[in-house]
Amino acid sequence: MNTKTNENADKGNDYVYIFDTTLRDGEQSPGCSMNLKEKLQVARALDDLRVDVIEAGFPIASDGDFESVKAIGDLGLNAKICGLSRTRRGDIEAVARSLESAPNKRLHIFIATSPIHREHKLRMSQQQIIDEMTAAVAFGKQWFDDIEVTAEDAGRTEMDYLTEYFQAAIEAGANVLNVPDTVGYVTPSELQAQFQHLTDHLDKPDSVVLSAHCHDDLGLSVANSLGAIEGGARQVECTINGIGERAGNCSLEEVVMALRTRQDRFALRTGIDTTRLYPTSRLVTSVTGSRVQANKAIVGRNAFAHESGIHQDGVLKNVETYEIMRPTDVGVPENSLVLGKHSGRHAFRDRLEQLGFAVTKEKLEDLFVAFKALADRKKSVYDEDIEALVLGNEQSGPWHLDAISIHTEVENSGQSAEASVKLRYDGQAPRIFSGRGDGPVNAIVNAIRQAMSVDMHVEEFNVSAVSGGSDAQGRATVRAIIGASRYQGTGLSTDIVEAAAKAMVTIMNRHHQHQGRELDDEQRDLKAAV
Ligand SMILES: CC(=O)SCCNC(=O)CCNC(=O)[C@H](O)C(C)(C)COP(=O)(O)OP(=O)(O)OC[C@H]1O[C@@H](n2cnc3c(N)ncnc32)[C@H](O)[C@@H]1OP(=O)(O)O
Ligand SMILES: CC(C)C(=O)C(=O)O
Ligand SMILES: [Mg+2]
Repeated sequence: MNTKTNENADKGNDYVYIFDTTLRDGEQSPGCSMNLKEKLQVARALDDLRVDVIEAGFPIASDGDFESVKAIGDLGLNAKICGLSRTRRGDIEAVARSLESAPNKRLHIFIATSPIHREHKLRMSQQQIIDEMTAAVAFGKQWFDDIEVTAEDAGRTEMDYLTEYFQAAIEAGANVLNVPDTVGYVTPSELQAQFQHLTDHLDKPDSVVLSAHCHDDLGLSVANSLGAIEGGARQVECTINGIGERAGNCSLEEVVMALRTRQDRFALRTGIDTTRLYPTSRLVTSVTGSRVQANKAIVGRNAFAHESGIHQDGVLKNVETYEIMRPTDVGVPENSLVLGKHSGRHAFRDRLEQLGFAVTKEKLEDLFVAFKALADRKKSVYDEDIEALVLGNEQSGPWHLDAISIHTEVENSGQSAEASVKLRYDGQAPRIFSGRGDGPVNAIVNAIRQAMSVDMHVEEFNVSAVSGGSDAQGRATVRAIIGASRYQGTGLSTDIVEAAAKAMVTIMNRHHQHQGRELDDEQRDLKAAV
């Protein structure tokens, strides 16, 4: 039985709870799947950011999801850990088992309520859906005293029915009522009116919180979340960098900074340490390989850049002429002293701290060695290089890249290349695989194809510079399809061919982990059949 009491009522009506679903809805975005180690890194960063709730996954979805929800629950973070569930008993039991030893937890039950979902997807009547949901809440109560109920596709649900559904949820014992605009259809004033209607018509104690969950199909998710808040929502569901299903979810950094910057309008607060926004955004970019566009609000490269003369003149005279937030408010490092091969541990550690990384003494030593090696290969080491060292360059097995060698020939008839890749599988001796191609990257891909002995289609390959200068590190991003699955891998190096090889090895490891999960599922199905 959960020993923690429901804390929803504790913080007052001017507090907006931040429910982060980067690890669940964010991970549903194509190419954004994360392995266990990456999910743990992100969960810790979200806790440092001081989000109130982390939706860690959908435990019934796969053994991998179950294990990651369990591992995150067992970290003992300050944030409440939440698992998603349909109204089915098996789903609820899976959340209960995965969070059995978590000290601070929530069950999140959803079922769709809109006419199109009722008739075509669920084939259930309005009453059947209410009955399913209330039975699920009653069933979940044996393990959870914090239960969130969602009306999927609430944005397209009849208002009277939605109110009846949530009234039944309150009576069944739910303490958070989540109103998602699942398909990103509504507008800010419509959503404000919807929340105002629920605020006015639901008979609920103050401890029951209304929550908004907005998608970005029309680019309105942040505006809609703010509309919901104006109508009475006191929890917002969002993701770092706005990643999520299709066009994504409401971006955490944008909604939090809108509330903070426009205190004059909202007079509300969150518990977020905004100086952690930028480092957390960089971490999520790094583990998912899904980059934010340069002009993205709050965390984009140009978010605080002033290019035109009149703006620069204004900023020099008074920064508030063109800046409504300071870069330091969101953790963008202020000074950009360039480190190089003559820099020492103090300057390096100081820069790590400015970038928001708290590292142990041992980790600092490892990073310092890597930093010196990088500084030998490139003249100046920029912030982006250091972030890449901390976040992005670890190969998490079982496959490891030991060496590559390339031979390229350019003739009148075109270019041809031959690659040898030395790969090591955990606990085994290294093996060499070769491949030919019409260029070095193509030859590497073919060598790795041979090592994997699977049919792999590379659908996207791109290389970009991590920082400035002709000796900049390159970040290679590869997207590949193997069987029915799509994988994304990134790799970093001052040598772009090596970066490509590292990205391919990441894909090998992701495919390997995915296969492991499928084998677990097959074994589970076999056991169930027996
Ligand atoms: C809006 C959202 O983001 S909802 C969350 C979406 N996320 C995901 O779907 C990712 C994880 N999902 C999965 O791994 C799989 O879909 C699973 C494991 C959950 C289910 O897989 P399967 O058993 O093969 O079912 P499948 O996904 O094909 O179909 C979903 C079934 O759940 C039913 N269903 C959908 N939502 C709900 C619900 N909230 N409560 C009860 N049943 C539901 C559907 O009607 C369908 O039932 P049917 O098989 O009787 O027709
Ligand atoms: C499961 C729910 C909250 C969801 O993600 C949605 O409706 O978009
Ligand atoms: Mg969603």
